[in-house]
Amino acid sequence: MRIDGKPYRTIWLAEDGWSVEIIDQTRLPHDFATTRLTTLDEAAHAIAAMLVRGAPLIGATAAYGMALALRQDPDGIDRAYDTLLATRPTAINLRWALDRMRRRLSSLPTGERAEAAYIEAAAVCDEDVGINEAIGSHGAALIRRIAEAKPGQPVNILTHCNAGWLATVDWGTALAPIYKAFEDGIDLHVWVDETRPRNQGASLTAWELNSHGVPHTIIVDNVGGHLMQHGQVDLCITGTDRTTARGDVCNKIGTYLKALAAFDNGIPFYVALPSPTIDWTIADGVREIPIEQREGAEVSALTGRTADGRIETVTVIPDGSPVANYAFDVTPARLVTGLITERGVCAATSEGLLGLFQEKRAAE
Ligand SMILES: CSC[C@@H](O)[C@@H](O)C(=O)COP(=O)(O)O
Repeated sequence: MRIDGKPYRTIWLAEDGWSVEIIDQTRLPHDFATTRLTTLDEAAHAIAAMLVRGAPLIGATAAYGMALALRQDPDGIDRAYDTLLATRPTAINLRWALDRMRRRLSSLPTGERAEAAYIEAAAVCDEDVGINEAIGSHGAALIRRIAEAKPGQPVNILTHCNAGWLATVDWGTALAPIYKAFEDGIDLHVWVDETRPRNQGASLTAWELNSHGVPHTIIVDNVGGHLMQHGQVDLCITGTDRTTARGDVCNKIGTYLKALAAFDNGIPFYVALPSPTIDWTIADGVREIPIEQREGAEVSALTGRTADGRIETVTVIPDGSPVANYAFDVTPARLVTGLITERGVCAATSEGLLGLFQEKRAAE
């Protein structure tokens, strides 16, 4: 992704060769600011406080967090593993990245661990970029087919939360097909769900699409069904934080309701799925995926920029009203038209996933 003409990933090794730079996503869309991670605790804080977020980027940050930890204490694999794993419960990429790092590092002599950890973390990042670009190509082919069926009119795509460049190391998952199709000259337009309570759609997806020049419109979370009933959505594409072995998909809260509305209106509902986001150990997403509950202040307050440029937070609920803040929900596989993976599009079924990733399942 290019910001002000300069190519950026969302996480990279700093010029000193050991600290790690990230974009502080809590400051977007108002400021594009980077910040430096130098310790395990800083990496854990960046994930928990959502300076970085999105399943693939959480995994990549955890991998670098392990490298930062081992630089300080080469015997600290288990402490780093436990500290990082405790940051967020739902995105399986976190555990996937930590398991991969621990497998690679624990048999090495302590003196070799830190260097090997940096190499492995860089490999996690590079692989993420390749996976997402491939998802982009497979998904763009779907968009192209729809475009051919409605010449002279834009393809209207609805997306939820931010499964874009900012949620990954580069490209995004749900937004990768959109970027690829846009670069191929396909006429398209994106409906961006605002995605309360943290507004990742309004703040992050809209910022990304805007920076890239992709036509889009921000809508509040409950508009999607109405648009679908009136023929204004051709397809939905969302991301996923964990997909079960039978194709149930867990993503940002509200995704399930969009999938239900799409099903009722006969609109294709695709989920962009990098293979590290598959949890082969579980089948029933509703019963088995832990759903993160975050602090009530995310619901009770809104933060924004005032006309004179100050960032302010205001309360929008009555004093004393209790709040519940479920951050994710599960969309059952039967509501998912297809999974767009780095190896192609498959059915959201165990057969579909095994058809593409048999050997990965066997290796888990
Ligand atoms: C490619 S990212 C897929 C998901 O991680 C994304 O859709 C999402 O729900 C992110 O949630 P967040 O709470 O912002 O980390």
